[in-house]
Amino acid sequence: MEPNGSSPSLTKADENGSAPAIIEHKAFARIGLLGNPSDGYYGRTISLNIENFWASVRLEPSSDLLILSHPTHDLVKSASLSQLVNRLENEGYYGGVRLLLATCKVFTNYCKEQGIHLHNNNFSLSYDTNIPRQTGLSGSSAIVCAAFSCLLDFYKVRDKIAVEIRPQLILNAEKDLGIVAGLQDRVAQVYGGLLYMDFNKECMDKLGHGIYTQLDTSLIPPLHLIYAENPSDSGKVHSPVRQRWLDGDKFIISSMEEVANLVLEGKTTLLEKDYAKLATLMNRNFDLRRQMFGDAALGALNIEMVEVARRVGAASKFTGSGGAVVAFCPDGPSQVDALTDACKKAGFSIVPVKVVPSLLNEIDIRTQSSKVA
Ligand SMILES: Nc1ncnc2c1ncn2[C@@H]1O[C@H](COP(=O)(O)OP(=O)(O)O)[C@@H](O)[C@H]1O
Ligand SMILES: O=C(O)[C@H]1O[C@H](OP(=O)(O)O)[C@H](O)[C@@H](O)[C@@H]1O
Ligand SMILES: [Mg+2]
Repeated sequence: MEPNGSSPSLTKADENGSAPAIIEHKAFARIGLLGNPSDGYYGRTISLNIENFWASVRLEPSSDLLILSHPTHDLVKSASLSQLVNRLENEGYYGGVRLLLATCKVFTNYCKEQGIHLHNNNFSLSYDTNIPRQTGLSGSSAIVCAAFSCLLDFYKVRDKIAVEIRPQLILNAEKDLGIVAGLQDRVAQVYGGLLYMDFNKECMDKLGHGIYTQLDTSLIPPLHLIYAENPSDSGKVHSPVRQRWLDGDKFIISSMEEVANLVLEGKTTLLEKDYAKLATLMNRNFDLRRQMFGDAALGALNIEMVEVARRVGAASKFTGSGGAVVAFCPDGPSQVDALTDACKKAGFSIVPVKVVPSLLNEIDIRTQSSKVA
């Protein structure tokens, strides 16, 4: 798969050139630059979508309704029994099929509730992805988001489901599977670009969504993504902290608030291009996560990725729940070289971050209840 610039969709006409026959959508990996994981706790984040990795979903009209498994990501095909067991031990039992199933369910039920008519034609749905699996780059929601977009176009209802509602529906698909997560991934993947997100309780309760503001992507300094093949289930990492928060644990509640407050400062910092301050905020963000989740839950290898960057003076934090790290080198190119060397020695992959521009098309923009959102 090759990225097709800012447009994540590819719609092929049928033989007589009329109705679209095949619909394909991409959704890109996301980096939580500041504030995550407070998105799941009425907090705030600044997040971006990156071109480096993406998932794609393909919808083809078909007489039966088919949800197709992926030959490698769904573990239906392995080189040997020992390879199968090894992958089950590292990645768990599940692949993307359950995400496609849940997307169909949530989409259909929402349309029913809202009185949105869906025609009776069938389709087959298949997916592919190059997002490093379960590494906190939103690989799961990328599959859901791309599938959701295919359904919007197949049923021609893109104009009927507001952009700001879509991230919650995409999250509901994962919630239906028991995956504990917040909204930031889905917001970034629906909107594209660089986003400031405010999930304050009042707004969430009243509107059912947060306030999402697209920021100029040129405000982002050069960033690097560090990752390793070390899959972990984000839902499992999140569950104990979520439970403590629900139980009223004062430390978790105040730390989550502090993480969310970093974003207020972070927004000003970005707008003023005060990148030295940005570095401090990124580091503080990870330190707070470490205190809340504990080293055992975060994993030694994931912590080492953060430490490798810090040893050369770079700022670093998790992009998501663990497995990948976003690093910023305030001292410029020589520090980037030192970081690249250090990552190579430690066996970690490192790539410069390429930001995806806004993904909203004309129809999407018209669905927004407020142009500011
Ligand atoms: N690359 C992938 N291919 C297939 N399914 C995936 C992939 N990544 C995630 N999933 C599915 O999503 C679930 C949740 O994954 P998660 O830990 O949230 O990954 P990520 O950090 O990439 O979002 C997994 O248990 C699996 O069912
Ligand atoms: O912990 C985080 O920062 C994020 O974890 C999940 O993302 P993932 O890419 O699956 O690790 C979760 O979905 C996000 O809402 C959290 O902010
Ligand atoms: Mg996920």
